[in-house]
Amino acid sequence: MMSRQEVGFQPRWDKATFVDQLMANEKYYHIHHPFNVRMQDGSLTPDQIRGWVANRFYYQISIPQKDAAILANCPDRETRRRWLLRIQDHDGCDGNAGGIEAWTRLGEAVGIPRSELWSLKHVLPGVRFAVDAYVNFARQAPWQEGVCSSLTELFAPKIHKDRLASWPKNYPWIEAEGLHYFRSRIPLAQRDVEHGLQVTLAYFQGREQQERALEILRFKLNVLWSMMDAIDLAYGGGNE
Ligand SMILES: O=C(O)c1cc(C(=O)O)c2c(n1)C(=O)C(=O)c1cc(C(=O)O)[nH]c1-2
Repeated sequence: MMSRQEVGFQPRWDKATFVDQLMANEKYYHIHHPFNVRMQDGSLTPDQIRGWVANRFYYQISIPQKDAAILANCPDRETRRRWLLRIQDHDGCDGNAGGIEAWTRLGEAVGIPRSELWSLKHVLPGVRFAVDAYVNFARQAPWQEGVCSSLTELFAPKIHKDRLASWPKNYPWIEAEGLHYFRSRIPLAQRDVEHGLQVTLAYFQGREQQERALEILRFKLNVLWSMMDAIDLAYGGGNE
């Protein structure tokens, strides 16, 4: 008789190992993309920064639609209550102008007028494809897989902190007030991943399922990486 090993049986990871496996994907995060590395070390020109801000805006305005798709697929009231906060974080609600507005201020701080940013005229085809793939994934996948795909936020606080630490000295021409978006996201990303991990650990139980979660995370990492590739190609960050 064949042993379990020979038929490909793999034992499920315990929670700590599963989380370690998710965290190990940090090496694919767009923080390591050459364009981001140059943004961080201060070598981008104002036009290159503007190109990134104008294109990332498409991600910002799509996130609430992505979150609404997850909400629409989720039959659990308790989860919906918590998930709704994500939409409000970005769209705003009473007393909170929201993340999309904060990104608009960032746009103004780098020299992109509001109407130009909102026209989406600078959004590149590759960025559109990547972001739309993320929204479509959330529409079509089981809601728990949609939740899992948001787990790139595990790695986001560091990228926001890096920008807050380096932009004022590297890009003094950007008004400091424009960096508010990055500051605002640090506690929100931490809250989001706590919930995202809770759902992921509860849903992806067997080893095959756990491996599926890693695949979903990789898909999302690739969305972010592809956005950077498209931006890098168009704005020439790598060609100097
Ligand atoms: O600036 C970044 O590099 C970055 C990355 C990510 C991410 O890792 O998906 C998000 C954000 N920012 C962000 O600001 C944000 O609100 C956000 C929501 C989500 C998500 O998947 O639901 N990711 C991210």
